[in-house]
Amino acid sequence: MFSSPSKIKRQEPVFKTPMTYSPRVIGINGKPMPSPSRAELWRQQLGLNDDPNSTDNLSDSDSDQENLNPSANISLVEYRALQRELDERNTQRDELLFKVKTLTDKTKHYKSRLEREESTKRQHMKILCKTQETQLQEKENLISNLQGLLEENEARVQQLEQGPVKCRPLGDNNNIPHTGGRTTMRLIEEVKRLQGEKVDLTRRLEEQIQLFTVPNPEGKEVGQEPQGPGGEHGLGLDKTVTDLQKENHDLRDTIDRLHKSGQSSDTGPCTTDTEKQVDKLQGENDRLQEEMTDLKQVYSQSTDMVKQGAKQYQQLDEEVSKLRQKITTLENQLTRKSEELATLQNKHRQEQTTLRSESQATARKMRELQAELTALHAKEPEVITKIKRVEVQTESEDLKRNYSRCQEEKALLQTEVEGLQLEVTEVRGQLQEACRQCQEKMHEMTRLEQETETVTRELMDEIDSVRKEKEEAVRSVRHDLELELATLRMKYQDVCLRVEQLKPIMVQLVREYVLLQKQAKKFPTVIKETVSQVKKETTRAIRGINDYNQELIKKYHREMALRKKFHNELVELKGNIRVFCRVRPKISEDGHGTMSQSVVTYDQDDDGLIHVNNKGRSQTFEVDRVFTETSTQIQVFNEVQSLVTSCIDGYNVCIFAYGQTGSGKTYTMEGPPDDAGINQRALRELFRETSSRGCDWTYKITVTVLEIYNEVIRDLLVTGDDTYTKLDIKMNTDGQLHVPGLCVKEVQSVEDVNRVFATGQKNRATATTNMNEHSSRSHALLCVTVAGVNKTTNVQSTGKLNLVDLAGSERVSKSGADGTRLKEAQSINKSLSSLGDVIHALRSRQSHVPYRNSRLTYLLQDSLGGDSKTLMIVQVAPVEKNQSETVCSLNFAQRVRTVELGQASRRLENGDTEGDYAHSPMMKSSTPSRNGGTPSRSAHLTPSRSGVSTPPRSGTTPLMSFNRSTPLGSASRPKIAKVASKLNL
Ligand SMILES: Nc1ncnc2c1ncn2[C@@H]1O[C@H](COP(=O)(O)OP(=O)(O)OP(=O)(O)O)[C@@H](O)[C@H]1O
Repeated sequence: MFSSPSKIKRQEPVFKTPMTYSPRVIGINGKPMPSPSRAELWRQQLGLNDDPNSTDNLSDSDSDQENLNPSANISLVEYRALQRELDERNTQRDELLFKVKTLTDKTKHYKSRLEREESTKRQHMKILCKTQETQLQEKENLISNLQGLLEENEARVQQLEQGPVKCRPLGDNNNIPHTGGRTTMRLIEEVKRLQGEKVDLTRRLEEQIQLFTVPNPEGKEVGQEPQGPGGEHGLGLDKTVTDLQKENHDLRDTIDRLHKSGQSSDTGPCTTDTEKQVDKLQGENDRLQEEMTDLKQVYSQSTDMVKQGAKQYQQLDEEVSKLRQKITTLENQLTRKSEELATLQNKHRQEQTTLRSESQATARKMRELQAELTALHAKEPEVITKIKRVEVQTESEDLKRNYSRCQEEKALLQTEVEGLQLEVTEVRGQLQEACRQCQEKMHEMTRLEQETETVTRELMDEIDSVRKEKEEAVRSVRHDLELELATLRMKYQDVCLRVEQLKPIMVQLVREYVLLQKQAKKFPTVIKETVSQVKKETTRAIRGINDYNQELIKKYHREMALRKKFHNELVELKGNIRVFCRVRPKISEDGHGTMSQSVVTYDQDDDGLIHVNNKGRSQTFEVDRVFTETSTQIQVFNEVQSLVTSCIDGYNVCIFAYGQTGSGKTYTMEGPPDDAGINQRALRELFRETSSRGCDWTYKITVTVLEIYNEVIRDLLVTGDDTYTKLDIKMNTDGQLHVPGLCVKEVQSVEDVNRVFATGQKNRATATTNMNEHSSRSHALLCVTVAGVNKTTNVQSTGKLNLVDLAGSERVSKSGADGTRLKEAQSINKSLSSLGDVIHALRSRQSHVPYRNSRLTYLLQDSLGGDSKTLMIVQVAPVEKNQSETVCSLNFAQRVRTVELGQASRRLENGDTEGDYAHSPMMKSSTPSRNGGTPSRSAHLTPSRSGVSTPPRSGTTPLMSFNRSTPLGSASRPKIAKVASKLNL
């Protein structure tokens, strides 16, 4: 489309300067003006200059023209200026065109170079891929070959290992020592050679690695490199693999030779060397295998890298194709613009040509006219003279005609000249328009040129950046490969080192293994012997333990029987009256604040001590057993269980719950439905015990339930109108007490017991408006009679169990209580005092026990004396507001437990007491000292363990202090002494 710059230079200017036509003014005021040189000037200007001296003529004529016609002179100046300008423009335009051409050529050049590069790269890539594929294939083949060879080697090594076994005995061949020596020498040489090869191989491998690590000094363009990093790497691997293959071949040969020599020598001395050699070869073989594995890894890594490189190249390729598209678009634009420019140029040229031909025609015509005019001018004077002469002389018609014709012609010519002048003006306008268009085109071309420059610059930048990216990618890949190679090299060295280190360990292990194998062969026999020995010993030991266990069980049974016996005797020794204390937990009724603080603490080491914080000082009380707030119903019952069951043996037992209202008496005796108290548990235990003795004894259990309220006995099992019948206590002729009309129920099961309890509860509730208040003002009694007959001996036994929930023991202020309350209080005091009196009388062995002082004691007469057993559970509340009542209850408990044995005092049937008992808290209920005052007996108290206040004992032994007076009788004393001697007391 575009010719080369040199060609353009040789060409003619595209735009040719149009000729400027300035009409000639013939004369001023109609006078003819001679201008002979004008025609020549025009001829010269219009390119029709035949005369070489025309320049001189032009200057002359110019000067003439300047003198003759100023307007023509201006046109010429303008024309020259325009011509100069046009020339300049033409030059500029040509320069621009040349620049455009140069740029287009450059673009073409770059484009072709880019295409060339791309095609080269593509070819390189194809070659690389093909090379890689071929190399991969070759390597795979090599690996498989090597594996085959290795397997062969291994097989041969195994054969060689088996070789010495096949060796013939030493004496078979006399030449053997000589052959063996030679073979050994040869083997040593082989080993040396192999070691040398190994060193050589290692060196070559290192060289290969160094080759990889050495940077490319030539700094070639990556696209022009004959092989990429993958290819170089692949070549190194190739070499290594070839070396390995060669080495393996050598090894194979060596093994063959060894095999042959081993077979040919068959000597004793050579066996050891051959084994060594075999070991070494095996080691070499292992090493080769490891190297093979490493190479495989390297190979797979390099394949990955090549893949990565191909991927990166693909990305670059995509970018290049994008750029190419961009370049193509820009080129298309450029081509379009150039075509437009060429069209415009052609048009301009055509117009110029047309104008030139028109001006030439006009000029010719003008020249002709001018010539005619000149001829006419030349003839003019003659004609004028002639006309004048003719006019003067004779006016010839012909001349006139000619003159007129001439005049017409002149007018015509003048019109023509004017037309031509107009045309010239028009042409000038067109020329100016063309110049303007040309200028516009020039501007456009400048813009296009700038655009082309920008695009070219951008292209160059992009090409640079792409190249840089490519170089960077190649550099990074190379760097990664170098790192990988360095790591692999280190790993290889490490592995070699480890193999070297492991070799002696391996030998040692093999030796140990052989040793162990020998031992393992012997092991089953040893195990068998050991097991049989251990079995015998174990059987012997088990037999001994069994014997010992039997003996222990016998001893245990004996001890248990003794313990039971001693326990019963101990209970008897204790005087058959024991005192427990139970502290109920805090309840919602205790409220909040300081008055609901606990004042009770316990002794960690002694479960018979309880401390009460009494107005800032701690007061300690001693009882047989203290049950804390956390003690359960089961724990309490476990302690009383022996007492309960002793009634089956014919004892009369009495268990009282004593304490102020709300201290937990009913809870302990009856208990809530889901956690039964002593009553129910005692009956269940009786059923269980009687049924366990069922083979020897027949038992009958009967119960009566009654209450004593205001010293009136009421049967709680009777129904209907008899509910409110007052009962009385009578004595039989045989001295036995009984309550006529009292309902006695036989119970045979727990269900019967529950029914009886329910009836009793119901009767008690219907008789009162406020059950709680009533219960705290009356004593509730559950009397259980267990009558047994021995099936064999027909011996009869009758025991009684009295479970008594006493009325509240709190003090009633004289001023605060009146009417019914006062009567109730007096009745309660009376019965409780009587109880205290009876207990005291029993413990102090008084001759008279005041049972008849109250209904309660009278009713329980047969269970409170003689051989009966009594337990008093003192219930206390732990909080501050009940502190004084708690102290009173505990004082009473302590007195009951530790009444001083002294001189028996006589006590009257009317309730008067003698001696110490007159000061008991029970009796003080009606005296001012009872109201929180210190018990009057405190003067007799002496400190006992841990500061516990205990009354002074008599001079008798402590053992004797538990003895009872009359009720127990003198018969019990030898018994006590007997038990004491058994207990080593
Ligand atoms: N060991 C305990 N564990 C849980 N709650 C108890 C315990 N002892 C007593 N209580 C609770 O204390 C409250 C008073 O107990 P309880 O009625 O047995 O006293 P009480 O001395 O029999 O009174 P009253 O003389 O009026 O018959 C009851 O709500 C009871 O449930």
